[in-house]
Amino acid sequence: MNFFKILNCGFTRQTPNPQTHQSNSKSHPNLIKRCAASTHDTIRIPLELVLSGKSNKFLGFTLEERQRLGIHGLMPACIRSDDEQMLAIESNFFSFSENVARYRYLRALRQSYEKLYFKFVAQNVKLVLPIIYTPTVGVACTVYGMLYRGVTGIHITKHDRGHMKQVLLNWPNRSRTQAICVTDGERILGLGDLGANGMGIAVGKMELYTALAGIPPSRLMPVCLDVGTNNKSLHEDPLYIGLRDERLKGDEYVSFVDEFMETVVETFGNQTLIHFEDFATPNAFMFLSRYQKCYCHFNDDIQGTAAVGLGGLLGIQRITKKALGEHVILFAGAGSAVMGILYLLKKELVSRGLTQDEAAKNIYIYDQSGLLTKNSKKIQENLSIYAKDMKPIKSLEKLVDKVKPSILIGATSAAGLFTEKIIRSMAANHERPGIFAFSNPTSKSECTAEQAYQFSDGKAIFSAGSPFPPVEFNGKRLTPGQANNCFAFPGIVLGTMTVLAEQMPNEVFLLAAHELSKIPTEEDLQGGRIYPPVESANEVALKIGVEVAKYLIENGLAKRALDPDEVHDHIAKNSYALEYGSALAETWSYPKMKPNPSTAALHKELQKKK
Ligand SMILES: NC(=O)C1=CN([C@@H]2O[C@H](COP(=O)(O)OP(=O)(O)OC[C@H]3O[C@@H](n4cnc5c(N)ncnc54)[C@H](O)[C@@H]3O)[C@@H](O)[C@H]2O)C=CC1
Ligand SMILES: CC(=O)C(=O)O
Ligand SMILES: [Mg+2]
Repeated sequence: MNFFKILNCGFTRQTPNPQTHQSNSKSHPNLIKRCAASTHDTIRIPLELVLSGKSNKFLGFTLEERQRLGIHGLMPACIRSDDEQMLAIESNFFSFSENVARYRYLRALRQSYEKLYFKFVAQNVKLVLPIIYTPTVGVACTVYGMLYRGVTGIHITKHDRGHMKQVLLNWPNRSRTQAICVTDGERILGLGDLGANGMGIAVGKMELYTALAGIPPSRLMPVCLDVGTNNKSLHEDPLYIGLRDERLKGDEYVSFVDEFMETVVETFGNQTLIHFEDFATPNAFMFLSRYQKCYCHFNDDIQGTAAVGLGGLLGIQRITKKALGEHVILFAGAGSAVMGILYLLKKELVSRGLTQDEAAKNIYIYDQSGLLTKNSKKIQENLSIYAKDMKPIKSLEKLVDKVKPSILIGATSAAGLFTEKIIRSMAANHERPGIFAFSNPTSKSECTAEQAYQFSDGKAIFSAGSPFPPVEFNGKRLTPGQANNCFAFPGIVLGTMTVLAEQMPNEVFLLAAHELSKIPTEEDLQGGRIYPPVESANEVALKIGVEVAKYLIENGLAKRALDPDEVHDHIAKNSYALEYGSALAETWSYPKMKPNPSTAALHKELQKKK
């Protein structure tokens, strides 16, 4: 590393006049006296480092820092406290009425003032999550090329085969990288194939690692594998940021992802956590089983969602006082989310002593071709146990009338699938019907909170993947829960990274589901809410993180020698600091840049052509 020395170059700075220098800081007059009394050494740090997004304190630089770092005069006299900085950000945030404009403002904020950004997010989770996460991030991904403002993660294209390592090493935080969130952009929320625009999701997920689980952003690398897109409108969009080719498929695609995985561990080590996000369902399952036990990886749409789904079901059990195995559960959609929940639910029921068949008996699956029956075409192997010996039923309304589910779970991206008739029928048959509309963003939700409460006469225990505001019904305030994997993955990742595990067994997702289900208070449950309020998502992450870390230690899967009793303190000690330290104590370093062979090769080609 190249360290810059503090140079005493004998250069005496002009000291500002304490009478005229404006400041809000109480200690400021003393500081000016101190400054005036001494001859300053100037720390010769390149301006672009001092004012880079990682280090820039905005108007929070003290007078001494401004003078010694050679930035005095580059900003006005005011020295803002942290609270004043937050006020400025909040005022700017509210000055934009459109959510996408707020998203764009927050992107700029992160790039220019990273620590202020994370402090603002962590202090305003309820306000900011719907912007940097679902639903707004989904909308932003559809116009990501227009919003693009520069480096947010690593883009690896199909042309980078053979030298992915050099591409990964171009990441400024390469020496600290410990976790990667990777997408190929094929199933971005319920919005379909968004190609390289999917980077917005990888960035958003990793920002929650920091804001909710305190994992330093310097350890995180969002990655987009640009293998093309089959979305024709992106090929024609002049602002699209990715390759305008059809997607790689078959062996070529699989070996591309294989090379990526091998390169990651070769570059950053075996314990690098790799989070798969928003891959198309068949690929998501294929990679999950292909890399089982080879890498420390998980698929959030399958496993993270499973933890949150089961956590919610356990919450319904707490409200209804009826064992999960006695509920009739109807799943709509048989994709990553539903199959993940099914897997974990069965694991839970079998652990309670039910046989596999008993566990499957009260579970019904409905997809685009109707109810899954023994006569359905092409039944997936892992779903065959749920196929019913019944006549085909094509309509969801008729199916609900017939099987009378006490719990209905949708992850279909089919907006409005849960009709008035369906919700009324559930409420007619059950005192507290459970309704989950997992699909994201809000525009894809199977029903709204208002519909769920209104059509069920306020009886529904309603949760949705995207946030819905509380609803007033018959003088009662009904608050929906947010059934989103953001209540699982930050904690699971935190626990895994804390102990440097090299594997993420299914048990940690089961454990997370149980931890999550214990968190809602009796009051939350009385109000029909089975998930904690989103503003306590950081407490949830910590609780899950501690339990996951302990589990991994106790089961011999931890590489870090840590006693289970030390986990909590270790996490607290290593958590990302939301407060600035002294800029004078910073370890300033230049990133060492290696030429990227793909760029070098490209230049050579261009030279040849000339
Ligand atoms: N809340 C959360 O934490 C999560 C939410 N999701 C959301 O769930 C949705 C689905 O995600 P995946 O399971 O990965 O997608 P997927 O596309 O693999 O699965 C969707 C399934 O729904 C079926 N489907 C579509 N329209 C239908 C209809 N009208 N009736 C019945 N079935 C229908 C499809 O055939 C498919 O099997 C997306 O909107 C996604 O954003 C996904 C993961 C986590
Ligand atoms: C929340 C999430 O991961 C999804 O909708 O895909
Ligand atoms: Mg997802």
